[in-house]
Amino acid sequence: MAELLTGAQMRAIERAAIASGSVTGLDLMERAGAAVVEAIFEEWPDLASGDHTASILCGPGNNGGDGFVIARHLHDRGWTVTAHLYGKAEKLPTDARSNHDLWVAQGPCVPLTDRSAGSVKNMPDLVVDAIFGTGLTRPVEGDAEFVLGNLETVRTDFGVRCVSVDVPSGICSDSGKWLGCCPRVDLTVSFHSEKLAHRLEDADTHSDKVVVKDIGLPHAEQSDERAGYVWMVEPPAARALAKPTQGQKYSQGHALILSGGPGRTGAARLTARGALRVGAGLVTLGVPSKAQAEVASHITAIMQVPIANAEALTELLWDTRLNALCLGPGLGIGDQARGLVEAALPLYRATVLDADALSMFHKAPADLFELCHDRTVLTPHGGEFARLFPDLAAKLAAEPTEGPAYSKVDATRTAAQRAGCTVLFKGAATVMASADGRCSVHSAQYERAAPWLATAGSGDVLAGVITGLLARDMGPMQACEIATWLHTECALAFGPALVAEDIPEQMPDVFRALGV
Ligand SMILES: NC(=O)C1=CN([C@@H]2O[C@H](COP(=O)(O)OP(=O)(O)OC[C@H]3O[C@@H](n4cnc5c(N)ncnc54)[C@H](O)[C@@H]3O)[C@@H](O)[C@H]2O)[C@@H](O)CC1
Ligand SMILES: [K+]
Repeated sequence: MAELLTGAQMRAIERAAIASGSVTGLDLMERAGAAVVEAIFEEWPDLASGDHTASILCGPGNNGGDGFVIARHLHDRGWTVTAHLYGKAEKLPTDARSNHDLWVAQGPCVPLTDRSAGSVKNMPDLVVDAIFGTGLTRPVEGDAEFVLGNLETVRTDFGVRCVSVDVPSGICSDSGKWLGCCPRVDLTVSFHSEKLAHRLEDADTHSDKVVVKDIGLPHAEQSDERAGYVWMVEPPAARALAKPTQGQKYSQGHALILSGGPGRTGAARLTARGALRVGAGLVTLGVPSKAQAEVASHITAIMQVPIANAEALTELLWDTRLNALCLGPGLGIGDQARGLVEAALPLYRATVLDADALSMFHKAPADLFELCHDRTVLTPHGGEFARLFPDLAAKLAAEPTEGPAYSKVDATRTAAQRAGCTVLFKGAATVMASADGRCSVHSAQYERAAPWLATAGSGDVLAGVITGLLARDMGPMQACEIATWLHTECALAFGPALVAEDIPEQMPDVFRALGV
């Protein structure tokens, strides 16, 4: 999996490479600037020939330094380029200053003002935002804020192409939160690896596209170097999902999904369908007696057993072939439902808790955390997360006053440590973390945006897909990673007008496309 870095991690990689003597900071800046120009021409081949005009907005740090390199390279291609400096040249860091000096020997550098991107009469073909990158430490103000806030108008009303260097300026590289302003550009060109900002929060509303360019830095291979990295969820390998040719149904596990009472069984049935389609050998619904007729009229391959109360569940779970459980979808939040959760967790099965099984603990989340273990997975959406972790949710919702700001990754990691289990915090960027610090992000953004997934029952299916993979003996983090990817992929394969029932039914096509 590819890593999603923080600004500090990126700086550490750069420092280590410079300290090894293999490269200088100036080399890296030159490669970064050249890589942005390359990406611009790849994105817009019509700009690769002919004479064009550009405004390069350069900030007070090394992001600005990249901007001066870009100015020089475009000028060398025959472009008419003006650099606009936010800050004072004499205060630029050494490498950025060198590139500033090289540029002013070739072309104009004027102070950045509220008119910097161009005037109505004199709009450039391209604006490059090199004001702030990973070094943004406080909200953007003044002329920079004005110019960045106007990029959207410059793009949409005047057709100017806008490119951000590394991160759209004003966006905190570690959290994706906006600090003072909210630019919108066509393209962001980042270096070496994506930064967390390219995936967290509403990243794809700030930049239509993100391209990562190699600048010759090594990717960490040792586990101590990679400790603390966040990983981006990628398509699963076919072999992770294939069934053994000699296998029988019990070799693929038996998932037990607990259902609510009459009139509330639909959610658990969706969950069960997700578990069955992802390949659990057997799936059984545990159903209160009064709801059995209702459930029976809706299921075929899925089985049901009566579960009247917590004692009945404990007794049923003497059967160790029932190796993965899911409680929550449609379960209810009363004492009876809580008794089921309290009976299930001490039996140390792989257990997914979703929906009602999370909300029922909102008055005393610590009671839940005491029962959770390393085979438990909590799958909250934003509201459920706030019920279980109100302090973390408040910190996450607070408007940041400095960078790096508190992120969804920070919140999910702390939640997992506190609960002592795996936490999957849903959203367009779903963040999952285990208590031992492993963390990954699944991104349903940019070309994988799946807005139709925001539909009733979609989360119930996700809980079922995770449960099914747990039944198939995957560890909690792997099950969460693969389930989120499959869930989004099914939605994309189905297309618009998706409803929750369609998600499991799309699984065969998705599996086939993966080569399973
Ligand atoms: N780390 C690396 O490996 C590389 C970094 N490069 C570039 O360098 C960038 C990072 O450079 P820096 O660390 O100098 O950081 P930035 O260029 O993002 O900016 C830091 C400067 O801005 C000031 N600043 C922060 N917030 C401000 C605000 N709201 N208003 C006014 N001033 C503010 C800081 O005091 C500091 O002077 C990267 O994003 C990338 O573009 C590239 O040159 C290539 C390699
Ligand atoms: K930038």
